[in-house]
Amino acid sequence: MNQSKEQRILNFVLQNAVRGDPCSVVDTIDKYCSQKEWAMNVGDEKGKILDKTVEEANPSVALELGTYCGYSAVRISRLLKTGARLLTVEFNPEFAAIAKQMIEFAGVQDKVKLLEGPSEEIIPQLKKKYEVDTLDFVFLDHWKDRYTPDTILLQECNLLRKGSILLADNIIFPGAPDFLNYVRKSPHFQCTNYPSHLEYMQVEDAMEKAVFLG
Ligand SMILES: CNc1ncnc2c1ncn2[C@@H]1O[C@H](/C=C/CNC(=O)c2cc(-c3ccc(F)cc3)cc(O)c2O)[C@H](F)[C@H]1O
Ligand SMILES: [Mg+2]
Repeated sequence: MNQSKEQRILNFVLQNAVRGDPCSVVDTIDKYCSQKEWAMNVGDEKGKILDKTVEEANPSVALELGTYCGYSAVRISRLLKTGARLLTVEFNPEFAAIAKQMIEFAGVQDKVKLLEGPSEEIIPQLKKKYEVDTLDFVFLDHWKDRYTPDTILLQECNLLRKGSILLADNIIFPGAPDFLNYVRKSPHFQCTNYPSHLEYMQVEDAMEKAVFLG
């Protein structure tokens, strides 16, 4: 049975990156996906915006929606302070299996908890089952039409506090127009747009930061 693209990305990392070195894992994925096969990792240009936003948030508890191969889970967790943790949600079992191996190879497994299942089911479980009080940082990179319902769900579940930082990928391409509308019109969010480019391409894209005002 021939391999999936995601399996080929993982194999390239296992053979070419430095075990226990998250930066080398991130760089190796970027090398593969820019030179051999495109894949929907946030990439290095938008990754730098992600880095800055994570550093600004300095989160104790961070959430990622849409793990995929684990590129941004490794990228985020490499910046977390001692004792801080990232919960990352992925409902595709093949992708979750790849991401798990990616996270372990990078040596960040003690900081990252991969939750396998749909975000709409996992978000309501975060407080009781995963002992979350509130989220300091949320990275949205899953199906684009789910950004808004999940942002509303996070509020309904009292998972956001004054100053919680949301960062959303793909505001322009593929686009998340209803999310942009929702957070920019809402009195509960202070929004900032970060123009950038689609990963590994010269196509316009952007990220949107939305700070919860309580
Ligand atoms: C809905 N609830 C979910 N719960 C758990 N895991 C989920 C859920 N929904 C999806 N997943 C999981 O999250 C991932 C989904 C990522 C989606 N990302 C994109 O589509 C996406 C697309 C492009 C793109 C750009 C140009 C082009 F020509 C073609 C594509 C670029 C990007 O940066 C993207 O992020 C994963 F696949 C899915 O199982
Ligand atoms: Mg994306």
